[in-house]
Amino acid sequence: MPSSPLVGLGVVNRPAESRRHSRRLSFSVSGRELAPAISIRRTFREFWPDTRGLRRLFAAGVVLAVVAALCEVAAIRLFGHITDEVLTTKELGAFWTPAFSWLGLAAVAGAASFGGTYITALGAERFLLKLRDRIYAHLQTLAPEFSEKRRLGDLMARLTDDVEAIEELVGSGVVKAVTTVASVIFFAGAAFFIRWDLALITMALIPAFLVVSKVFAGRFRGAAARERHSNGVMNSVLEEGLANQPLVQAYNRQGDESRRLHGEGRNWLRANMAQAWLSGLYGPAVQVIETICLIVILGFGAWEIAAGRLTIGGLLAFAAYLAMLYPAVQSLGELALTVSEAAAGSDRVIEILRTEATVTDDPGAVPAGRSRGRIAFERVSFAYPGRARPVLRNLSFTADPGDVVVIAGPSGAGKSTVAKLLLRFYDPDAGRILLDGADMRGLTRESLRENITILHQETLMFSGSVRDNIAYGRPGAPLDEVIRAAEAAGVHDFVKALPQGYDTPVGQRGRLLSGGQRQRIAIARAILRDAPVLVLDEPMTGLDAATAAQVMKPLRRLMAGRTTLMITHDPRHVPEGARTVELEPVPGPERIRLKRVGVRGRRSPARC
Ligand SMILES: Nc1ncnc2c1ncn2[C@@H]1O[C@H](COP(=O)(O)OP(=O)(O)OP(=O)(O)O)[C@@H](O)[C@H]1O
Repeated sequence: MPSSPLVGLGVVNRPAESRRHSRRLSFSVSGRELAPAISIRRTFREFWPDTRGLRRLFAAGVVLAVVAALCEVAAIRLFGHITDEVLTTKELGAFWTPAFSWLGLAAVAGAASFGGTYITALGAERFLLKLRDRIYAHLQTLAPEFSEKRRLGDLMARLTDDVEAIEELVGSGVVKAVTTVASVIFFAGAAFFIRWDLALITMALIPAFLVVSKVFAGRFRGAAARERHSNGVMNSVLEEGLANQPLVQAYNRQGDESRRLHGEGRNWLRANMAQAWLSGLYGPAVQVIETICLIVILGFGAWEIAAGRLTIGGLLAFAAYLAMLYPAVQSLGELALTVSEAAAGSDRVIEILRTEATVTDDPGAVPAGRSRGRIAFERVSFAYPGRARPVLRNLSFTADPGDVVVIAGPSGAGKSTVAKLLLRFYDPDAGRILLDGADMRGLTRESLRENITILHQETLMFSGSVRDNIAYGRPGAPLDEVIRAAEAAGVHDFVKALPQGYDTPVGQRGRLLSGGQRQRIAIARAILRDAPVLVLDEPMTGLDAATAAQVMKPLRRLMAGRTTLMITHDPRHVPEGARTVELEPVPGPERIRLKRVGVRGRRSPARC
């Protein structure tokens, strides 16, 4: 409350403002992607239940902010009293009681302000934690394709920026709205109490504040959307440039990338300057109106004082109440911006929450327990949701423990789709998939996946240590078991030689390791997991012949005694004695078919 002659309390304003500021600087979504505003009611209906358990904190925040505002009202009254009873009369003896009372009020207001800020922030942060957890947990129930089809930055913005925008409406936003309305009532009431007629005149200027707020809010929203868009683009350029650094340097495109970043940086600068221009203009515009108000009050007040109908203290207190009232009215105007941001954010978050998992556990689903690992596909047909053309039609084969079944075929034939069906990211449209003779649809997905280990084409790693990445196969596994798995995967000697051994960080997505090392760590992870069914989705992709041979050795150890489905179109990696199911896509709708269904004995043309 900058123009107040006293210190404004603004209990709940500061944390929300600082968070909004930091959000502006964070990885954000483009303005073009902002969803159309939805009703506040829908936002509250969806997210108000998440405030359960936190409402007491928010209520305490409101009470403390109201106490602080009341103290301020009383302090201004004392200020007027001191002016009239001490300064005007020069009666110094009358100074001490109101002075100490003022000090007491300041202490109570300070404590209430601190408590209110802290408690509201606590409620707000817990709400954020809870909501983010809920959305993330829901995301984890969706098939990986949901995330893969979207821009990572966009999903991250939903989990961070949009969740914060929702909190600023449903959590601390409610506290702010209630306390701002209470402040308006208190300060306006106190002004009316001193001189209702003078108050009525100055209240007539309140619409001017609202008009200015509205005019600026519209422009500010446009500038903020441009800034968010620009920020998103700049972050994408940075992300791409850094992720593709080897390509950039190898092709000598550093200068181009720097220029691209500079160009986007300039756009961001312009968008920020537009915001700064508006913010800079808004303050003086409001100040002009405030000054007009004060001059009107002072002029009218001087006249009233001269006529003996108002004291100097009364006039100053009146002016101080108005100086507190106008910013509170402005805050009410700003709430409209919070609401529209939250509505857009909530629309984007609700879109995630409304997306249903393609596969869920049946009510009667039972745990699979540890299976032997016998897999059977029985006349399985499948088309991806929304696609007319089936990827698989009438696919049948069986695989027993110790078998290696190669799923072969050209690119796009549906090899990886077989693995996705096995892990139940999708269910077949027709036919059944059996695990030890039990239809997988009757098993819980968690227990089913416990029985299957998949090694992906691209080795997926987290940015922790080597040990963390191996133990991901069985959380909590002791170090000696991790080491045994690493030995079996042929990676122990290499890990031992690393600067921090098993505690050596592997870098972002394991980038500090070679492809072969990453793949062998993934094999160690699979060994530790010890699941009876193994799916190898082209695990040799990108490895040269020598490295592939190195990886193949531990892989064979891993395959021993397990049911292995090996997805590959490279015959060199097919082990001897493997059976092959060959898939072949036939272009055109509904015309895909299986060229050879079933199994056939074959010898690998190359030794692996
Ligand atoms: N999530 C999806 N939604 C829609 N169609 C998909 C999806 N995933 C894959 N497809 C399509 O299904 C077909 C089979 O894809 P799949 O990945 O199973 O082939 P693949 O044989 O493993 O290919 P590659 O050898 O190139 O990895 C392809 O035409 C592909 O475009």
